[in-house]
Amino acid sequence: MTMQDEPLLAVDSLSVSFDGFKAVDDLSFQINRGEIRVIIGPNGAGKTTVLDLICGRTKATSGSIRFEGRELTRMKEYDIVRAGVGRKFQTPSVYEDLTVFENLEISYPRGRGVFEALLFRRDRELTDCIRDIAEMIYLDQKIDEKAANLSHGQKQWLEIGMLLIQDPALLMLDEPVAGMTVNERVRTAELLQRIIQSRSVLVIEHDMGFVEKIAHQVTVLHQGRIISDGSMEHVKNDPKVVEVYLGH
Ligand SMILES: Nc1ncnc2c1ncn2[C@@H]1O[C@H](COP(=O)(O)OP(=O)(O)OP(=O)(O)O)[C@@H](O)[C@H]1O
Repeated sequence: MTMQDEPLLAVDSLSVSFDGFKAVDDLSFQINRGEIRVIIGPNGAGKTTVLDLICGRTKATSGSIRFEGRELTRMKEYDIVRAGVGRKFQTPSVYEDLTVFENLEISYPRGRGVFEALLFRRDRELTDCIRDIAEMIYLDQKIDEKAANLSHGQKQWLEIGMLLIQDPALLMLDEPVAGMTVNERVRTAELLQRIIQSRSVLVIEHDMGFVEKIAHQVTVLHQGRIISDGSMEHVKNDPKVVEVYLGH
């Protein structure tokens, strides 16, 4: 099996306890290249904790997280970012006083190698890269606008752009369409389709219409455990899922 055939991310028997309380309990799932997996589940199910575990913010009690052949549970948060895992939090954290261009520019990971010496070439490449990303996130017309003047949805897109410029193989997004207009949600779904041409995406989302539109695979969490997993069609019709959501 070549590296390309392996799943990009393989979570295996992952658990974490906080003072004896199992927030995530024996979790296993995989994400393939070019795939969008969505985690859904009621409040307190453990969804955010899963992202915290993958990005190294929270240390697992047991289990493993393999990403491109590396074991993330043993790595520091900063090294996990450098390995190619990008994470966007729920509330946009863009720099309000900087322009769209500047926000993207400061998010570019600066190398320390010999290329630093080739500043001119580097700057041109970087400028081209920033313009491409601005176009991708629908902000090419706003590139010199201060982030403070963007709509909430546009700030969310800018933050996705700030992740893209770091060139992650896996993007993790926590409720990316929360607070967005209907039109912005449609465009975000389109943006994700373009992103997965060369990356994979893990999303936490409550908006079922949006999940239906984007998800290849859906994982349903309840009290830290997976109660259903598969296509949206499959989990939607799973009696266990219906029970949890309707509270019978
Ligand atoms: N660092 C922590 N210390 C103690 N308990 C925690 C910690 N992080 C999360 N928890 C608990 O773990 C459980 C799962 O929380 P988590 O935020 O992952 O749920 P969620 O599914 O993301 O919920 P929501 O949809 O409300 O964001 C909750 O009961 C929460 O209180």
